[in-house]
Amino acid sequence: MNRSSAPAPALDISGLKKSFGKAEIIRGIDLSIEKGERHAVIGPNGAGKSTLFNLITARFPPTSGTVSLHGQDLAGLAPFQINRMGLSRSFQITNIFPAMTVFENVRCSLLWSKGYKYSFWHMVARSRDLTEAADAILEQINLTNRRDLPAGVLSYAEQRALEIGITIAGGADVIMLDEPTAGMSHSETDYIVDLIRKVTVNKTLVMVEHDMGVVFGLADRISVLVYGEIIATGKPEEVRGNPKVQEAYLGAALEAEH
Ligand SMILES: Nc1ncnc2c1ncn2[C@@H]1O[C@H](COP(=O)(O)OP(=O)(O)OP(=O)(O)O)[C@@H](O)[C@H]1O
Repeated sequence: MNRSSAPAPALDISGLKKSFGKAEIIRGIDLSIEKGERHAVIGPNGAGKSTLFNLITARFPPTSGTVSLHGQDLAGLAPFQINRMGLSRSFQITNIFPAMTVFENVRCSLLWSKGYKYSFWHMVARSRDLTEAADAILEQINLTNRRDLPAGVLSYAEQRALEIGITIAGGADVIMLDEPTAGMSHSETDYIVDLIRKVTVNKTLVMVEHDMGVVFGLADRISVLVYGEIIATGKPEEVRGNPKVQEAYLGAALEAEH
């Protein structure tokens, strides 16, 4: 296919493989995620979803294959360089500084993502901009009324919202969320789903998620990863109706919801 005239996808993964010792965990993944798409990666435990995230964000080098962000090959780049190219991820485990205030957590992330040096004059000059930007993020994630509390006293769902705020703080246009609703009640999940929808408008979202209600409610397209391979990619209704997916994963996952 001649793709020269088409805009580069937000993420383009080609022939991606990863082995740990003799175990081949990612066994040849090809996946293109368009700009502005909300994409969910689902699959059974141990299928390789976190490993795939770690390969995309360069926490692990691939054994072979390539990952491109907006058409640029990420080979050899460090995670912080990829972050500054516009890709930001959250982790399964909340990654906030509990003793710092909610505001400071966001502000710190802004500082880091912009690559500001801890030079005093630099800081003074940027200070007002940063404060305004951090407050705008707090507004977006509905935590303005928690601004000056230590992050550690927030409820679990609020901490996950803060984590999302930290992830989007640097203005990344590709956001990767690893199980954003794990361990949440139904109402907390609804709250976080609304929030994710809001903060990813006009951005590209790639998420790993086990809650099928969240996946089918949020994703434009879904990829099903089983034993290190994508067995199907498509719109939610296509994936839901795919017999291979039903057999390998979805039947059991949807049953588990009830
Ligand atoms: N650093 C590592 N060294 C060796 N094996 C690893 C490493 N990281 C992951 N694995 C193995 O790779 C496989 C896939 O793990 P991974 O965490 O990517 O799966 P997952 O789909 O994210 O699972 P879950 O849904 O349970 O989070 C597992 O068998 C795991 O033990």
